[in-house]
Amino acid sequence: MTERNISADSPEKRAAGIAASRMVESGMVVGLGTGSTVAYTIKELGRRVREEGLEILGVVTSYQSEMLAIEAGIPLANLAQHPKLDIAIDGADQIDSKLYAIKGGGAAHTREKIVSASARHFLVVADESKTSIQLNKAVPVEVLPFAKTLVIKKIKELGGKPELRLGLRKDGPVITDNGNFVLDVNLGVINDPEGLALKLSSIPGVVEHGIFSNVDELYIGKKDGSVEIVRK
Ligand SMILES: O=C[C@H](O)[C@H](O)[C@H](O)COP(=O)(O)O
Repeated sequence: MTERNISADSPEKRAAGIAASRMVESGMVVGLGTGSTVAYTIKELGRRVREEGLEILGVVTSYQSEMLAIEAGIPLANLAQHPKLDIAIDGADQIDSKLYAIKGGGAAHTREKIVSASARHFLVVADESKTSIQLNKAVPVEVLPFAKTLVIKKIKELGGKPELRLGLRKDGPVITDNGNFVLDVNLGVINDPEGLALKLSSIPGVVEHGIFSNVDELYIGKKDGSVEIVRK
Protein backbone atom coordinates (compact mmCIF):
# COMPACT_ATOMS: atom_id res chain seq x y z
CA MET A 1 0.00 0.00 0.00
CA THR A 2 1.27 3.46 -0.79
CA GLU A 3 1.09 6.15 1.86
CA ARG A 4 -2.20 8.08 1.82
CA ASN A 5 -2.06 11.82 1.92
CA ILE A 6 -5.48 13.29 2.47
CA SER A 7 -4.33 16.87 2.83
CA ALA A 8 -2.44 17.44 -0.48
CA ASP A 9 -4.42 19.72 -2.77
CA SER A 10 -5.67 18.09 -5.99
CA PRO A 11 -7.59 20.08 -8.63
CA GLU A 12 -9.09 16.88 -10.10
CA LYS A 13 -10.37 15.65 -6.77
CA ARG A 14 -11.64 19.10 -5.87
CA ALA A 15 -13.53 19.39 -9.18
CA ALA A 16 -15.26 16.03 -8.68
CA GLY A 17 -15.92 16.58 -4.97
CA ILE A 18 -17.45 20.02 -5.39
CA ALA A 19 -19.51 19.06 -8.45
CA ALA A 20 -21.02 16.17 -6.50
CA SER A 21 -21.97 18.44 -3.62
CA ARG A 22 -24.39 20.23 -5.97
CA MET A 23 -26.58 17.09 -5.92
CA VAL A 24 -27.36 17.85 -2.27
CA GLU A 25 -30.41 19.96 -1.44
CA SER A 26 -31.95 21.27 1.76
CA GLY A 27 -33.93 18.65 3.66
CA MET A 28 -31.67 15.77 2.65
CA VAL A 29 -29.99 13.23 4.90
CA VAL A 30 -26.56 12.66 3.34
CA GLY A 31 -24.06 9.82 3.75
CA LEU A 32 -20.58 11.33 4.08
CA GLY A 33 -17.80 9.07 2.79
CA THR A 34 -14.15 8.86 3.75
CA GLY A 35 -10.94 9.90 1.97
CA SER A 36 -9.27 12.80 0.25
CA THR A 37 -11.74 13.23 -2.63
CA VAL A 38 -15.00 13.29 -0.69
CA ALA A 39 -13.26 15.58 1.83
CA TYR A 40 -13.79 18.34 -0.77
CA THR A 41 -17.50 17.48 -0.85
CA ILE A 42 -17.77 17.61 2.94
CA LYS A 43 -15.96 20.95 3.14
CA GLU A 44 -18.16 22.43 0.39
CA LEU A 45 -21.34 21.17 2.05
CA GLY A 46 -20.13 22.75 5.30
CA ARG A 47 -19.58 26.04 3.50
CA ARG A 48 -23.12 25.95 2.13
CA VAL A 49 -24.50 25.13 5.59
CA ARG A 50 -22.67 28.08 7.13
CA GLU A 51 -23.02 30.63 4.32
CA GLU A 52 -26.14 29.69 2.38
CA GLY A 53 -28.39 28.17 5.04
CA LEU A 54 -28.33 24.67 3.50
CA GLU A 55 -30.25 22.41 5.90
CA ILE A 56 -28.96 18.85 5.86
CA LEU A 57 -28.07 16.07 8.24
CA GLY A 58 -24.88 14.09 7.63
CA VAL A 59 -24.31 10.43 8.44
CA VAL A 60 -20.60 9.70 8.70
CA THR A 61 -18.65 6.61 7.60
CA SER A 62 -15.53 6.95 9.78
CA TYR A 63 -13.85 8.98 12.51
CA GLN A 64 -12.17 10.88 9.69
CA SER A 65 -15.45 11.99 8.09
CA GLU A 66 -16.93 12.69 11.53
CA MET A 67 -14.06 15.03 12.39
CA LEU A 68 -14.23 16.76 9.00
CA ALA A 69 -18.01 17.17 9.17
CA ILE A 70 -17.91 18.58 12.71
CA GLU A 71 -15.15 20.98 11.71
CA ALA A 72 -17.18 22.02 8.64
CA GLY A 73 -20.29 22.64 10.77
CA ILE A 74 -22.53 19.92 9.28
CA PRO A 75 -25.15 18.68 11.79
CA LEU A 76 -24.87 14.91 12.20
CA ALA A 77 -27.32 12.06 12.70
CA ASN A 78 -26.99 8.28 12.65
CA LEU A 79 -28.56 5.33 10.86
CA ALA A 80 -30.70 4.41 13.86
CA GLN A 81 -32.40 7.81 13.60
CA HIS A 82 -32.38 7.90 9.77
CA PRO A 83 -32.25 4.40 8.30
CA LYS A 84 -33.03 5.76 4.81
CA LEU A 85 -30.61 8.31 3.39
CA ASP A 86 -31.37 10.49 0.36
CA ILE A 87 -27.86 10.25 -1.04
CA ALA A 88 -24.41 8.96 -0.12
CA ILE A 89 -21.25 10.45 -1.63
CA ASP A 90 -17.90 8.70 -1.35
CA GLY A 91 -14.53 8.16 -3.02
CA ALA A 92 -13.07 4.97 -4.52
CA ASP A 93 -9.66 3.41 -5.01
CA GLN A 94 -10.55 2.00 -8.42
CA ILE A 95 -13.72 1.94 -10.50
CA ASP A 96 -14.40 0.05 -13.73
CA SER A 97 -16.50 0.77 -16.79
CA LYS A 98 -19.55 -0.99 -15.27
CA LEU A 99 -19.20 1.06 -12.06
CA TYR A 100 -17.94 -1.80 -9.91
CA ALA A 101 -15.58 -0.24 -7.40
CA ILE A 102 -12.82 -1.17 -4.99
CA LYS A 103 -12.86 0.81 -1.75
CA GLY A 104 -11.15 0.61 1.61
CA GLY A 105 -7.77 2.23 0.98
CA GLY A 106 -8.46 4.10 4.21
CA ALA A 107 -9.87 0.97 5.91
CA ALA A 108 -13.33 2.54 6.08
CA HIS A 109 -15.14 0.29 3.58
CA THR A 110 -17.32 -1.59 6.09
CA ARG A 111 -19.13 1.50 7.34
CA GLU A 112 -19.04 2.98 3.83
CA LYS A 113 -20.84 -0.07 2.48
CA ILE A 114 -23.49 0.08 5.20
CA VAL A 115 -24.07 3.81 4.67
CA SER A 116 -24.15 3.56 0.86
CA ALA A 117 -26.53 0.59 1.02
CA SER A 118 -28.85 2.76 3.13
CA ALA A 119 -28.97 5.49 0.49
CA ARG A 120 -31.45 5.90 -2.36
CA HIS A 121 -28.62 7.19 -4.55
CA PHE A 122 -24.91 6.35 -4.28
CA LEU A 123 -22.54 8.74 -5.99
CA VAL A 124 -18.77 8.14 -6.23
CA VAL A 125 -16.24 10.94 -6.71
CA ALA A 126 -12.81 10.19 -8.18
CA ASP A 127 -9.98 11.58 -10.25
CA GLU A 128 -9.14 10.05 -13.63
CA SER A 129 -6.36 7.86 -12.22
CA LYS A 130 -8.97 5.74 -10.43
CA THR A 131 -10.78 4.60 -13.57
CA SER A 132 -9.92 1.29 -15.21
CA ILE A 133 -11.60 -0.96 -17.76
CA GLN A 134 -11.41 -3.84 -15.29
CA LEU A 135 -10.66 -3.95 -11.56
CA ASN A 136 -7.15 -5.17 -10.76
CA LYS A 137 -6.13 -3.47 -7.51
CA ALA A 138 -5.77 -5.30 -4.20
CA VAL A 139 -9.12 -5.72 -2.45
CA PRO A 140 -9.20 -4.60 1.20
CA VAL A 141 -10.87 -7.20 3.42
CA GLU A 142 -11.74 -6.30 7.03
CA VAL A 143 -11.25 -9.32 9.25
CA LEU A 144 -11.95 -10.19 12.87
CA PRO A 145 -8.50 -10.52 14.50
CA PHE A 146 -9.61 -13.88 15.95
CA ALA A 147 -10.22 -15.21 12.42
CA LYS A 148 -7.07 -13.91 10.68
CA THR A 149 -5.38 -17.29 10.14
CA LEU A 150 -8.50 -18.99 8.80
CA VAL A 151 -9.36 -16.10 6.50
CA ILE A 152 -5.81 -16.00 5.08
CA LYS A 153 -6.01 -19.75 4.36
CA LYS A 154 -9.40 -19.47 2.64
CA ILE A 155 -8.32 -16.48 0.57
CA LYS A 156 -5.23 -18.35 -0.62
CA GLU A 157 -7.52 -21.26 -1.63
CA LEU A 158 -9.40 -18.73 -3.81
CA GLY A 159 -6.10 -17.82 -5.50
CA GLY A 160 -5.64 -14.54 -3.64
CA LYS A 161 -2.44 -13.17 -2.11
CA PRO A 162 -3.39 -11.58 1.21
CA GLU A 163 -1.15 -9.09 2.98
CA LEU A 164 -1.87 -7.85 6.48
CA ARG A 165 -2.07 -4.05 6.37
CA LEU A 166 0.46 -2.51 8.76
CA GLY A 167 0.32 0.90 10.40
CA LEU A 168 2.54 3.67 9.06
CA ARG A 169 2.93 5.60 12.30
CA LYS A 170 1.96 2.67 14.53
CA ASP A 171 3.79 -0.61 14.99
CA GLY A 172 1.82 -3.71 14.03
CA PRO A 173 -1.44 -4.04 12.11
CA VAL A 174 -3.82 -1.23 11.16
CA ILE A 175 -6.85 -1.37 13.45
CA THR A 176 -10.08 -0.24 11.78
CA ASP A 177 -12.69 2.07 13.33
CA ASN A 178 -14.48 -1.19 14.23
CA GLY A 179 -11.47 -2.70 16.02
CA ASN A 180 -10.51 -5.19 13.30
CA PHE A 181 -7.57 -5.99 10.97
CA VAL A 182 -7.39 -5.40 7.20
CA LEU A 183 -5.96 -7.78 4.61
CA ASP A 184 -5.09 -6.32 1.20
CA VAL A 185 -5.77 -9.14 -1.20
CA ASN A 186 -4.17 -9.23 -4.63
CA LEU A 187 -6.39 -11.26 -6.96
CA GLY A 188 -5.02 -10.07 -10.32
CA VAL A 189 -7.63 -8.94 -12.83
CA ILE A 190 -11.12 -9.34 -11.39
CA ASN A 191 -13.33 -10.67 -14.19
CA ASP A 192 -16.38 -11.36 -12.04
CA PRO A 193 -16.64 -8.80 -9.21
CA GLU A 194 -20.08 -10.04 -8.04
CA GLY A 195 -18.93 -13.67 -7.89
CA LEU A 196 -15.76 -12.74 -6.03
CA ALA A 197 -17.77 -10.58 -3.62
CA LEU A 198 -19.99 -13.57 -2.77
CA LYS A 199 -16.98 -15.84 -2.22
CA LEU A 200 -15.23 -13.35 0.07
CA SER A 201 -18.41 -12.69 2.06
CA SER A 202 -18.90 -16.40 2.68
CA ILE A 203 -15.57 -16.81 4.54
CA PRO A 204 -16.19 -17.01 8.31
CA GLY A 205 -14.49 -14.07 10.03
CA VAL A 206 -14.67 -11.70 7.06
CA VAL A 207 -16.43 -8.60 8.32
CA GLU A 208 -16.64 -6.86 4.94
CA HIS A 209 -14.69 -6.65 1.68
CA GLY A 210 -14.07 -3.60 -0.47
CA ILE A 211 -15.86 -4.64 -3.67
CA PHE A 212 -18.85 -2.34 -4.20
CA SER A 213 -21.55 -3.13 -6.78
CA ASN A 214 -24.06 -0.44 -5.78
CA VAL A 215 -22.59 2.69 -7.39
CA ASP A 216 -25.31 4.63 -9.27
CA GLU A 217 -23.25 7.50 -10.57
CA LEU A 218 -19.57 8.41 -10.97
CA TYR A 219 -18.13 11.94 -11.08
CA ILE A 220 -14.65 11.90 -12.64
CA GLY A 221 -12.57 15.02 -12.04
CA LYS A 222 -10.18 15.98 -14.86
CA LYS A 223 -6.93 17.96 -14.79
CA ASP A 224 -8.54 20.88 -16.66
CA GLY A 225 -11.14 21.19 -13.89
CA SER A 226 -13.97 19.59 -15.90
CA VAL A 227 -16.03 16.72 -14.56
CA GLU A 228 -17.31 13.74 -16.53
CA ILE A 229 -20.45 12.11 -15.20
CA VAL A 230 -21.08 8.38 -15.80
CA ARG A 231 -24.43 6.86 -14.83
CA LYS A 232 -25.32 3.20 -14.47
O1 LIG B 1 -11.45 3.51 3.13
C1 LIG B 1 -11.45 4.50 2.42
C2 LIG B 1 -12.35 4.75 1.33
O2 LIG B 1 -12.90 3.66 0.69
C3 LIG B 1 -12.00 5.88 0.37
O3 LIG B 1 -13.20 6.39 -0.09
C4 LIG B 1 -11.12 5.45 -0.79
O4 LIG B 1 -9.95 4.86 -0.30
C5 LIG B 1 -10.76 6.62 -1.70
O5 LIG B 1 -10.01 7.58 -1.02
P1 LIG B 1 -9.33 8.80 -1.77
O6 LIG B 1 -10.44 9.68 -2.27
O7 LIG B 1 -8.49 9.48 -0.71
O8 LIG B 1 -8.49 8.25 -2.86
